[in-house]
Amino acid sequence: MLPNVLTVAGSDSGGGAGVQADLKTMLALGVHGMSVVTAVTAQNSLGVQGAWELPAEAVRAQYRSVVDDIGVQAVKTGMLATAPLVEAVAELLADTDAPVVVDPVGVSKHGDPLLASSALDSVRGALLPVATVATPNLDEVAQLTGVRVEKEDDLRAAAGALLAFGPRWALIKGGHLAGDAVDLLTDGSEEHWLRAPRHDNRHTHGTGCTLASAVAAGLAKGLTVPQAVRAAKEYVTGAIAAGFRLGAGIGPVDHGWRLR
Ligand SMILES: Nc1ncnc2c1ncn2[C@@H]1O[C@H](COP(=O)(O)OP(=O)(O)O)[C@@H](O)[C@H]1O
Ligand SMILES: Cc1ncc(COP(=O)(O)OP(=O)(O)O)c(N)n1
Repeated sequence: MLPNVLTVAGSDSGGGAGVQADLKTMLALGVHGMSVVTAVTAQNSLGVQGAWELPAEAVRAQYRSVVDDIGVQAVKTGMLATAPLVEAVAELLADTDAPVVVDPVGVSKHGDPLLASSALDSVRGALLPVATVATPNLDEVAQLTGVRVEKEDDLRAAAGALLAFGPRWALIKGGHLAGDAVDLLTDGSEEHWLRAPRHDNRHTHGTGCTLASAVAAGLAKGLTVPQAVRAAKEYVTGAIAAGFRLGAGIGPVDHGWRLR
């Protein structure tokens, strides 16, 4: 039987990030993908033109439908939009035995807000404590911890500050630094540095969602956190290399690159 992986995230109408990216990643990595939609965005290669969150009741109902009947081997969270949704999702996840990958999505690549600033305290106090792995980019970790990363070495301090909020592992994505694409995975005792050549490709929409879903897929298949993160890094690096033009702006990574 295929492992079941659940994404709790927002919809990207352009298909490059959010729930759509998560489900494509899960298909590509051989797990059964399922979704709890938290918000709907009108989004394309030029940015986010509109966003509407769902009521917490609708998020809870979707989650219960999936978990009570089908069951999950791993969960990934993405855009949660507001404090009430962050609180509702954290409360649901506090009861699961499945590993939880939290991508604390804050702002899109175009600078559009995907999380209210009033929700940051709920992310710190309720969501991060239930995370097996938290995967912020540099802007997100700065918002959550106040630690600004300007060079590779600073990733260690950012990870330490994030771990203080309770996730078991921190994966700090250094994708926005210059030079190689270097990420740091640590649980406070082990350190795993993940380095890949930077692909000079502007079509990188959805990198963070893709990486986090790939980690969840690996965990659902029984990999350890370091093994799942290494496999996910390899997958997202290939997807970025194959990212393609779509619309007039930033195109998506290619989730199906291994099939071509
Ligand atoms: N141009 C690039 N070439 C290779 N890897 C990249 C590139 N940009 C980002 N990455 C990698 O993609 C993953 C997602 O990182 P990032 O783009 O920083 O996330 P986000 O989408 O949340 O901003 C990380 O592993 C990062 O190192
Ligand atoms: C609905 C939705 N969720 C998340 C994001 C952010 O996705 P990410 O993978 O971080 O990619 P970029 O937006 O940074 O390209 C999103 N845009 N929409």
